[in-house]
Amino acid sequence: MRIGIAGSGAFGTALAVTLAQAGQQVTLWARDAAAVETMRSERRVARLPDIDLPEGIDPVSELSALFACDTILLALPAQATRVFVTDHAGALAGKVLVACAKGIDLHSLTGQTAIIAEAVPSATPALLTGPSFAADIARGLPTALTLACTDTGCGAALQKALSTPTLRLYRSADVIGAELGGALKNVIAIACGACIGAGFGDSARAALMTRGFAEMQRLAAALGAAPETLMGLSGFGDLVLTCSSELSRNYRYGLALGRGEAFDSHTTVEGAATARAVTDLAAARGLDLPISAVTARMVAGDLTPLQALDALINRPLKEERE
Ligand SMILES: NC(=O)c1ccc[n+]([C@@H]2O[C@H](COP(=O)([O-])OP(=O)(O)OC[C@H]3O[C@@H](n4cnc5c(N)ncnc54)[C@H](O)[C@@H]3O)[C@@H](O)[C@H]2O)c1
Ligand SMILES: O=P(O)(O)OC[C@H](O)CO
Repeated sequence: MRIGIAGSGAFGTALAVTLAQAGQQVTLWARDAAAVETMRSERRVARLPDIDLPEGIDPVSELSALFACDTILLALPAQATRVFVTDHAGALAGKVLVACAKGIDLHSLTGQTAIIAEAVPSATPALLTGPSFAADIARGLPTALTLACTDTGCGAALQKALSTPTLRLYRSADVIGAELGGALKNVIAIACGACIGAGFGDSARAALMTRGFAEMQRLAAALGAAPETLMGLSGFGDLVLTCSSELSRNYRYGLALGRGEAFDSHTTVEGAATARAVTDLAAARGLDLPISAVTARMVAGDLTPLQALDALINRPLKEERE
């Protein structure tokens, strides 16, 4: 298996580091030729400034070098994946394409593997997702993720090839469930950040995580996910991590919303676009997802955190299981 990674941001680089440390040769592609020159000369990347790039990583800006690989990990922001795979559909034909982004595409309202399947029908789509901060993976801290693929033979081969002494992969055939867990938890993490930033407290955050998880399960079931997948690393596991750590960009963005502070617009915050996508998906299916809905409105600037709290807490009383 010849492994290439598209995107030398925090996550793509972290995966390249752990794979190279485990003895794999990895082609790490970035679109910015000047940044690649720096990576080659200094063996560092901007997004993980404290990490040395092992020799096994070959940073490239030529797409031909990336497309020489048979297995390509797509570590671009979720909203960039569709254009990338569509623009390069010919070169990607027949390859194993592992989506690493956590988000629902706003254009198609589908997950990352459906985008790949539509743009490159001859490719084998797979997904790598679950609770992990790039810096933890790159530093060699123990991490467990989900590798999802409907082609079970390919899933098993990927699980073996992409596991390292510090990165343990669990296999799943439920790609839809795994990708929805990773995408939807980002929306709830923004809500939790806003809750803490606005000073509503840890009890309110626990309520948001729990009721937010119920929303994730409701939407995932409506879209064909297996319920148990949401209980695993890609759902519950990633929800816990992202809603409780200031290392999460989604959570920090929520904190800024809650405090009424500005947030760096160049930071990747996947939950912002996915909150809009969730609102559209829920409306089309008649689903009630109140936390996701108020989060989308906070992100759009239509609600303050106090107004969002008011809208949630004054809803008609109901049974917990509903
Ligand atoms: N950082 C983490 O801890 C982490 C962990 C797990 C999953 N992820 C997921 O990985 C995905 C990428 O996140 P990240 O942390 O690497 O983000 P990042 O912002 O650090 O890096 C994104 C990279 O993609 C490049 N890029 C953006 N648009 C592009 C385009 N149109 N074409 C080519 N390159 C483009 C950027 O230049 C940047 O190098 C996200 O969906 C995120 O949820 C991140
Ligand atoms: O920094 P975030 O919020 O994108 O979270 C990173 C990972 O998704 C956590 O698993």
